[in-house]
Amino acid sequence: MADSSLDNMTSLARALSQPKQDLTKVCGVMPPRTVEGLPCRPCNEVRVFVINTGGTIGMVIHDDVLAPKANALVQSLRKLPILHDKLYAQNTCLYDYYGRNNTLVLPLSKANNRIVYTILEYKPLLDSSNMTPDDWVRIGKDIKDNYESYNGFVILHGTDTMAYTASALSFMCEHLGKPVILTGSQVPIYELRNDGRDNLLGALLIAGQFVIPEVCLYFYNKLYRGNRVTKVDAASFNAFSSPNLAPLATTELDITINWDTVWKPKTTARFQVSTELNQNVGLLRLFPGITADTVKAFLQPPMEGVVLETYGSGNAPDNRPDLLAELRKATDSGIIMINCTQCLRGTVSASYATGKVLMDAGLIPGGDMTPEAALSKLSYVLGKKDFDLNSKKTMISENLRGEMSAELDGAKLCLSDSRFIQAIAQSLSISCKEELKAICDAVTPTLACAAAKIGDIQALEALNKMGSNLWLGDYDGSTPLHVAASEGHLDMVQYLLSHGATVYAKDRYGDTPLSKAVRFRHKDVVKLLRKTGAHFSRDKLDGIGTELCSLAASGDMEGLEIWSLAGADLNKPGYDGKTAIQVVQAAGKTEAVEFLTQLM
Ligand SMILES: NC(=O)C[C@H](N)C(=O)O
Repeated sequence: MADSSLDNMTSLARALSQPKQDLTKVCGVMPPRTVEGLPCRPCNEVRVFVINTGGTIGMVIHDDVLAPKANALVQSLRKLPILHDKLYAQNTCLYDYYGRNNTLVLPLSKANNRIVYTILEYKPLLDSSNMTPDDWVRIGKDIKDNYESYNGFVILHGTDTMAYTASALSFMCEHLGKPVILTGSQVPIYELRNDGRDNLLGALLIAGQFVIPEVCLYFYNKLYRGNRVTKVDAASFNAFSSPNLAPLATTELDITINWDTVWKPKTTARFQVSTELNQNVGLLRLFPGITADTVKAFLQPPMEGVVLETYGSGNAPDNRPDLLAELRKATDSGIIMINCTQCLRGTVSASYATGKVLMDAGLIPGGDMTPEAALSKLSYVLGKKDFDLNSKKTMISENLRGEMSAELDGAKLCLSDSRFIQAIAQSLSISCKEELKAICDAVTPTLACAAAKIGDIQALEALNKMGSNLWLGDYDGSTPLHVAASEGHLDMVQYLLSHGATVYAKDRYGDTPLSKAVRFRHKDVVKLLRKTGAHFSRDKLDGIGTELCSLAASGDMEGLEIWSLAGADLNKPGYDGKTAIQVVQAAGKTEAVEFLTQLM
């Protein structure tokens, strides 16, 4: 790094170390402004959209068996103080703002946040054994329709097919930037002892407070990547396992997020949901003595994609030419076949002759994918009508959403190996690994922010290569993307977005990279962030009229333009009912009127 960069870093470090007022406390009270007659919401509120699809969590015993009960969950949650703070709802006119029927609010979280959640209940509620890909599509569409209004999503779902739905949604949700968390329970929430309350509470707290841009599954104090799980126990509260990937988070004394494992989107594209799923797919489990006729029958049209569940590290009999011939015929005819192991843990490899024969028969190795993930990946990829067969096969073998472990590309240089970190450690007399990691975690966000401030992409690249997380915030929650957006470093913003930074990060003042780019008026950065899906909250945009009018009154056309690029509707009226354009018309500024008309 050049000397001038280091100088800049020193002054930045000084600036960053100034104490700041804790606004979360200030913001905990209702601000006096009003929007359409209603008070604005306190700024420590975060919103989660809950979709209740059914499952045991909301079941009751009827005719001696458990079945879903409609229109009962919200009423019952309202009576549970850990899942609904009645007093807060009344004091802050929550129902007037969001409607009485389906909105609830959690008590204040440890981090001082209020999670306001709105429940959409499906009709009919389903035992998840009754669910089909049409239900996955419906969930996907509802996430898409509500994406900009909420910080995160929780899907209440039966446990039996939850791993399938989680896997399918992980592929369908393209360029996802917010958490989508499936959860449910083994015992109905209405019973005295149940796991539903804890599971729902944990899922809500994570979905509302952490930008984990993944489809996840939360169960029994653990957050898993959705396409890595499988149901392993029909009777225990600990019903799921993620055999080949450690949990993304654990909720014990604290909520601990394993940020190194969290999947980063690395994209500048907007979130979308792919709803074309191909249902001509299937799972075929090998067993000793399986006949070639059985295999042949299974592979008949209209079959287009098959997950072959094989033995051990992806093995099948290599002394069965009849069977292998059927597999070869199928792959030759354009059926895509994935080789997945029947084992719970481990990966497919070509270390045995009995494994190599399947490669030779045209099967694609499925690595350590679960059969649930492999099946839904096939359904998703085969649904891509514009892709030819080879592109589809390439997609299948790629790691699209962290569903399989990437092969290690050589040992990574670790930040704790860096001389700089070691020098700090030595002067602090630190020797143990945990302490060294704590230093790295404390120092690297600040270094990354300093590099972002001066637009030093090389420095960021060096930090990235050393394994530091470029999406983490400093002590103020300010991420390198916030800094680059404030400074207007477009290349840097582009670099960060393609290396896992999230546009939804909030600093402790609630500012996002987009609000920084608007404040410092960097048009190109605003455009790029918007293209990547960044947006202001509906509340902010609904109440923007007065700010627009005051920009209009002071003739600040650049300010109005930047707000328009950031998604504001220039027709929103201010507190007195006038719009920005009416303000400039009244002042007789014809040029300004023309300028604004073009923007609208
Ligand atoms: N625990 C559960 O939710 C099981 C239930 N049969 C379901 O999957 O809907």
